[in-house]
Amino acid sequence: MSARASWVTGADGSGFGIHHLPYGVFRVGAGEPRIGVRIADVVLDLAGAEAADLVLAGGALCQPTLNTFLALGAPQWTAVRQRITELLTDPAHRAAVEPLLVPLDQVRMELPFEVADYVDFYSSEQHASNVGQIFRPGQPPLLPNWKHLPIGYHGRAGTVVVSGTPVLRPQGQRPSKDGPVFGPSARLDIEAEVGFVVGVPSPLGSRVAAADFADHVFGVVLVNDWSARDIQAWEYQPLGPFLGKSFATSIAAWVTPLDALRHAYVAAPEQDPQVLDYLRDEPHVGLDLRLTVSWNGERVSEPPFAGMYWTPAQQLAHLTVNGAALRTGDLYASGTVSGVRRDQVGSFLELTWGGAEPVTVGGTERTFLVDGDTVTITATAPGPDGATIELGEVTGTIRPAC
Ligand SMILES: O=C(O)/C=C/C(=O)CC(=O)CC(=O)O
Ligand SMILES: [Ca+2]
Ligand SMILES: [Mg+2]
Repeated sequence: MSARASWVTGADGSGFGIHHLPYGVFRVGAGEPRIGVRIADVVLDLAGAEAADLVLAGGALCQPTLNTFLALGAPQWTAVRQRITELLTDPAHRAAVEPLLVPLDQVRMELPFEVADYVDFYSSEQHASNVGQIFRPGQPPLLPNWKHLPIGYHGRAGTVVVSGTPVLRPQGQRPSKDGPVFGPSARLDIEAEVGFVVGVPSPLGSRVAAADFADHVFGVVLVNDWSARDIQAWEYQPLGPFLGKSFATSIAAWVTPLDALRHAYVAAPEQDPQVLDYLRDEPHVGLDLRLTVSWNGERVSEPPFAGMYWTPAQQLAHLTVNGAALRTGDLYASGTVSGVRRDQVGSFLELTWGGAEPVTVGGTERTFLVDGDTVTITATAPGPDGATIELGEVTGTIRPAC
């Protein structure tokens, strides 16, 4: 039995119980954005709680984004979380806290933090091998560098949007047998990923060791790295993804603190060949996050994050090994999460093998996204005492190109 139970109705036994407490930014009506923490189907207004001195964070919770709070660092993140836990478990606080609870159906969620830099990795061996075979048939599925460093590219921070934001079908150049043509992408896809949110910055010219991961990274968000495969396939050589992925990247509205994922750590896959010293992480652990991908409400895949080849700590060490600075609000995504089976892949490129093997969704044969389609990614993680944590979902609906 868990030591603590919440007095909030519906919290115990829900994926958003007392052991989770993810942070987000919400508005009520035309009100200003406010920081809140989710429990069950309500949001605790943390701006209100800090204004009433129920929780102390030096004003960091009275800001329009999480960035000031993210910069405070791990001891403060833990202290605030402990205080919120106290407020939501001790019946003595109920009378003061209850008026600060806002039902979820009365709020509109905003982007939880101002995204500084956005990096996307490529850390699923299965995904990389699948894409290699589809994009580069006849060549080895993995490029020679893949097992020596976490491959990544810099994305476009300004086009990261919160879950629920409509996604406009991008236009661009795509190849045809008569040369490139311009128009709406005909191969619009998803990528189910897990994003890591940096809180504590690092100075230019310094490195962050894998061992210091939890001192810098505050938490995780689900990510959908929308990808226009036709634009991508034409533009990506030799410099990597550009306009095929920069038109929109959706993230969940709720940031799950690493503190809530203590029970989700699992041994990461063994690495062979051995990695260079700066990439060694001890313990070599990943997170047991179980993702689901739903296409118009129909579950089409269940990607397992535990099998990712490169860990988030290794990605962080690699990201800074050249002396690149971290900034508060940096977001780095894992790369598409794919497992070994076809019903575990994190993209429709793989699910339909480049569009050659359609799947049935809603009774019709489908390959890539059509206008009006909605894709929702969810995930669960083990919590304490057999409890399950549900990460905030990331969802988006495709709108026609304009
Ligand atoms: O191998 C390629 O050329 C392209 C790979 C991707 O599109 C994958 C990407 O964005 C990284 C990832 O999400 O794993
Ligand atoms: Ca990606
Ligand atoms: Mg993107």
